[in-house]
Amino acid sequence: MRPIQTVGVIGLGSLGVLYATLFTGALGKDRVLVLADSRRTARYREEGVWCNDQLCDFNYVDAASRTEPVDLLLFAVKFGGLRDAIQTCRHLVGPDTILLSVLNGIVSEEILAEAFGPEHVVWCVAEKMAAKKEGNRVTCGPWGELAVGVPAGEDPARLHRLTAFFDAIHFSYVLPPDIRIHLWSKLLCNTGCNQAAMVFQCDYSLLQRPGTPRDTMIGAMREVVAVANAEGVPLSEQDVTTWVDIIDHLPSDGEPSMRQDGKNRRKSEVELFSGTIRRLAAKHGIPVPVNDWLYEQVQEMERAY
Ligand SMILES: NC(=O)C1=CN([C@@H]2O[C@H](COP(=O)(O)OP(=O)(O)OC[C@H]3O[C@@H](n4cnc5c(N)ncnc54)[C@H](OP(=O)(O)O)[C@@H]3O)[C@@H](O)[C@H]2O)C=CC1
Ligand SMILES: CC(C)(CO)C(=O)C(=O)O
Repeated sequence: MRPIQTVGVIGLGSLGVLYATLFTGALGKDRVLVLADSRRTARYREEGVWCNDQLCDFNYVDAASRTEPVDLLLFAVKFGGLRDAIQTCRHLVGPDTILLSVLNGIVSEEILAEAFGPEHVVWCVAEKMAAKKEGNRVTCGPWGELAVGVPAGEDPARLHRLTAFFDAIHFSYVLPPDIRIHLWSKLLCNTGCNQAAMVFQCDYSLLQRPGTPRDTMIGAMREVVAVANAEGVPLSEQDVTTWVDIIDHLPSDGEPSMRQDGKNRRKSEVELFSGTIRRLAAKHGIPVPVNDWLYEQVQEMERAY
């Protein structure tokens, strides 16, 4: 199979801008397509997008106008936009296209696998970045990394093709021992940190110092450990410690994506976090009071939009 030469990015939010910037910097504008429907593409061309105060020179492409498949297609929409994004890009997935999803939660890879076939999907977790989008301006730093892998027992050829590409462009990635467990571990992070920041309407600073927001974040994370274990996923207190340490080292004025949703009165990804945990907890008869409370708070906030 030929090396990866063309990349498509769909979803030009905090992470889409981050990855479009990195790929465009490494490959040049012609080989990196920022894909969208015609309405969004026209807006991007007209209004421009900034990353760390630099106007982005992106190759905006109305996906419907392109016929040739891309080698790598990265989904960077929020969960509510995933189905539409799949439809927008369906014709750009050829026999050799690799698909990556930077979405949080534990289901986007399975949705892509259903839509295009599991042999296209390299599983992925976007981590350790601080990226914030206000209007059409993104501030980003640190830029974080992608954890990538394929489920145990699957042919790793597509993963090797991807990591050869990442190596060639000096792109930051890690290979966790079990990518499914790693997705769950990141779910633990987001269930604590994203929901607490949205509900307490705070940046990382309040999550980093002792107090109710931090205790709530850690309480929600511990409930994910209990539910994960019931599902046969071996998370432990060590996962809580690891993610709290990562959050403690992010810029204190940074904000998780869900806090940005709350601020902008957008529907959040709560169903990916406490929504998922509550459903699985109910199945196993496990109490998850912190997640119940966070879920209710988010519902109330969103009803008031
Ligand atoms: N932000 C972060 O630091 C991190 C985010 N994540 C995860 O990554 C995913 C993306 O998050 P984030 O970048 O913050 O999200 P944003 O809300 O900043 O951006 C999502 C973008 O997707 C666009 N979009 C939605 N539907 C479509 C569509 N059908 N076609 C093209 N574009 C579309 C939106 O455009 P429009 O505004 O026009 O609707 C928006 O610009 C989420 O699942 C999040 O949980 C993971 C790790 C870190
Ligand atoms: C916690 C964080 C920032 C991970 O880098 C994240 O996943 C998010 O903002 O959704």
